[in-house]
Amino acid sequence: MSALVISNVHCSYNGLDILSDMSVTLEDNEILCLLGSSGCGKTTLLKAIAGLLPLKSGEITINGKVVNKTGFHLPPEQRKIGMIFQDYALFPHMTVMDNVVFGIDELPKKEQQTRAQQVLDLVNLSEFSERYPHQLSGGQQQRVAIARALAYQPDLMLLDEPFSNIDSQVRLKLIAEIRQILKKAGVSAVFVTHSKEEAFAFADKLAVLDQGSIVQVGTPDELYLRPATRFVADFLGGGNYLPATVIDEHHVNTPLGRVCSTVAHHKSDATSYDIFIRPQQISLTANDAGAGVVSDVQFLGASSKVYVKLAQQEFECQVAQHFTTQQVVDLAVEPHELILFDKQSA
Ligand SMILES: Nc1ncnc2c1ncn2[C@@H]1O[C@H](COP(=O)(O)OP(=O)(O)OP(=O)(O)O)[C@@H](O)[C@H]1O
Repeated sequence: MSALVISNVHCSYNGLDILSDMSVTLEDNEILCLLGSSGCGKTTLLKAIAGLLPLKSGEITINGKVVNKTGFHLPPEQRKIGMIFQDYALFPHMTVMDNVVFGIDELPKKEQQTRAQQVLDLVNLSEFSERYPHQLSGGQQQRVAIARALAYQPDLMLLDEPFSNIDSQVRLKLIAEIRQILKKAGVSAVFVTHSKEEAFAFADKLAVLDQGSIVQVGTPDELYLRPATRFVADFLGGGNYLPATVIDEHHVNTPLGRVCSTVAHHKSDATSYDIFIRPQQISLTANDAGAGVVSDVQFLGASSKVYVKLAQQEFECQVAQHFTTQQVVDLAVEPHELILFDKQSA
């Protein structure tokens, strides 16, 4: 059974349409990330799933149970949803244990304690059960919030920018930890972020949103390797666009020469497209007789961003070797699965 089915959902605020015709399905035990820039409607969709916002039309099903359809709206407290916010939302005057027990206080006392102990073990915080939130780091507080939500045994967990208050040094470690916790607990989750790095690290499935619509849904690598639109390609990494004319199923001609595809691209011969090339797919070789000139270098540690001027265009390249500005270089494109878009109409 699917953990969540969103079908043709429309939402509006004060008569103004915010979400239009959104559809996405989340399987059991899967983590879905809603990814998009500020104001695209991520939080609005999360609120609609939680039941905090009525739908204009469409249907939402959680764990096989319809929670929204025409003329029906199940209240938030009956949806068996756990919510995690970026500010943790812990009660400052309560210990970790009391915070966790808070959501399950209708259970018999003994069961409350057993369940709280289990979830605190799961998030590795048993030894901190008597501490207060201010005596914990941001990452530990977020793990308490996760424990509190899990104690309630939700059918679905919703996480709204859960890592944005966490120091970037420890963020990726916490993301990996929380992903493991959710997987161990067997809980399906939807999480919202505007960061592609967080989305790649946390999600099984990504839905990229733009101006209230879902533009593409798929696994992180599917979307990265095969973006359906320029918007998705740019949002997931950015790169260089250049004209390309198809030679055959595996080759195109570009201003950087012939580029080889590792898989058949199924585009028509002799037709012109725009090829999208990521910075790490271009290799550079120092060559005094080369066609490109390095215009800028950004040192990134393990690699460098190197900007190269060739003809009228500046190319962004990411390479392991060191180059200096004004150096003359040759550019070549490594064989890869090509990304070709129809030419944009002027
Ligand atoms: N209560 C509200 N009343 C009217 N408009 C709203 C309300 N809440 C949000 N909006 C509008 O709805 C749109 C989507 O907002 P939403 O909060 O869903 O975006 P978001 O993708 O989560 O952005 P962010 O990453 O900045 O949190 C925005 O244009 C916003 O201004």
